[in-house]
Amino acid sequence: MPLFASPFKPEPPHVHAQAPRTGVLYCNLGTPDAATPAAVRRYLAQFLSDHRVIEIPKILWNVILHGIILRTRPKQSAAKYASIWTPQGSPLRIGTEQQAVMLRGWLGERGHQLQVDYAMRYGSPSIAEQLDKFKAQGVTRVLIVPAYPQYSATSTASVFDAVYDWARQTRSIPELRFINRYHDDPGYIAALARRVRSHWQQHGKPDQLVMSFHGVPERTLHLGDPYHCECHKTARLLASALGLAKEEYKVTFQSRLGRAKWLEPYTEPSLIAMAKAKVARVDVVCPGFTSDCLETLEEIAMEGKAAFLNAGGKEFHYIPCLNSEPDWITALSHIVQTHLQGWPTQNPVDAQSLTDTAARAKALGAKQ
Ligand SMILES: C=CC1=C(C)c2cc3[nH]c(cc4nc(cc5[nH]c(cc1n2)c(C)c5CCC(=O)O)C(CCC(=O)O)=C4C)c(C)c3C=C
Ligand SMILES: [Fe+2]
Ligand SMILES: [Fe+2]
Repeated sequence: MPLFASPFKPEPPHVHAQAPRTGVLYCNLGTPDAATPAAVRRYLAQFLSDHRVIEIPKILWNVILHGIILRTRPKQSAAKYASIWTPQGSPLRIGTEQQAVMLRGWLGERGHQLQVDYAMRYGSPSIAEQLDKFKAQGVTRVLIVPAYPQYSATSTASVFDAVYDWARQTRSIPELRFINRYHDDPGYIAALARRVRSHWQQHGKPDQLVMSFHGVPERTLHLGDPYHCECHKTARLLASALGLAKEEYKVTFQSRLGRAKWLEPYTEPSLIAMAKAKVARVDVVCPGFTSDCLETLEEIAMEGKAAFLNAGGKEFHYIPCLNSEPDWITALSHIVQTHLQGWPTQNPVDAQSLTDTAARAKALGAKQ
C-alpha cells in the first residue's frame, strides 16, 4: 500500500501500448434530468456557479444565487420545462444525442474508425465521465466539438475548462484538439439558409425575419468576447444567402438574466415594437442554437409569439433549429473531418500513414 493516495485517477490498463485511436466529443450546454423544481435546482446550481457564466465576485454571487435565485427560479423554470418536455425527456438532450448518433453514422460510412459521443457541460453525461469512457476504450486523441457555432467565454470556454479540469486529474492525457467556432462555416450557413427557405416554400415569406441569438452581458463584449461580432457575421452571411436586404431582417438577443445590461436589441421588446409598428408577420429563427431547447421552444415559440400577437401582430412563425437536418449533419461532419487532419482515422490501412511511412523510409535511404 502506498503511503499517500495519488491525486490522479488510476489508468485503464495498457492504453499507451496501443495504436492511436481517436474520439470525437460533441459538447452541449446540458439540461435538467426532469421537469421538476428539484431537478432544475440541481442543474441551475451547477450552471450558475460557473465563473465563466457569472463574472461577479464569488462571495457576492453566492449570496444572490443561494439567497434569491435558487429559491425562486427552479419552480418557475420547471413549469417552463414541463411545457416543452417530451416522453423521451428534454428536447436539448434528444437533439444533441441524435446529432451525435448521425455524426457517428456519417463518419463511419466514410471509413473513419472513431469513437463519437456527446457530453453535457452541466448535468449528465458529464464531459469528465465521457472522457473517462473514451480512455477505457483506448482513445488517445480527442477532438472537442462544442455545439455552439459562435465562440463565447460563457459557453465555449466553459466547455474547454471542463476538459482542462479533467486533464488536471489524469495521468496519461490524450492529445487534445478544440474547435473554437464555426459561425461562418459555408456548410452551416447553407444549412440554415435551406432551413429558412424550405419554411418559406411552405408558408410564404414574412414581412420581417428576426434572427434571435442567446444574449450575454454587454460587459463581456467590452472585455473582448468575440461572441457579439460572430453572431452578427452569421446573421450577415445568412441574410446574404437568403438574398435579404438590410430592412428585411433584424438581429436580436434573447434570454437575458438579471438586471445588468445585456447585448441589445432584446428579442421580446423588438417583437412588440414590430407589432406596434404594424409589421403584420414575423418569422423568428435562432441560428446560434443547434438544437431546439427551452430557449427556443418556450421563450420564442410560445412567449415571443404571445408577446407579438398581444401587441397587435397578425402572424408569427417560429422556424425550428437545425436539429438533425441532413444538411447540418453533413456540415458538422465536414467541420469535424477538417479538424481531424493529421490524425489518421481511416484504419486499419490508412492511405496517409502508408505514404508517410514510405516517404520517411525513402528519406532515410531504406530499401523498399
Ligand atoms: C447558445 C449559447 C449560449 C450562451 C452564450 C449562453 C449564455 C448564458 N446563459 C445564461 C443563463 C441561462 N441559460 C439557460 C438555458 C440555455 N442556454 C443555452 C445556451 C447558451 N447560453 C441553452 C442551449 C439553454 C437551454 C437549456 C435547456 O435545457 O433547454 C438557462 C436555464 C433555463 C432557465 O432557467 O431559464 C439559464 C439560467 C447566462 C447567464 C449566460 C451568459 C452569461
Ligand atoms: Fe444560456
Ligand atoms: Fe429563457
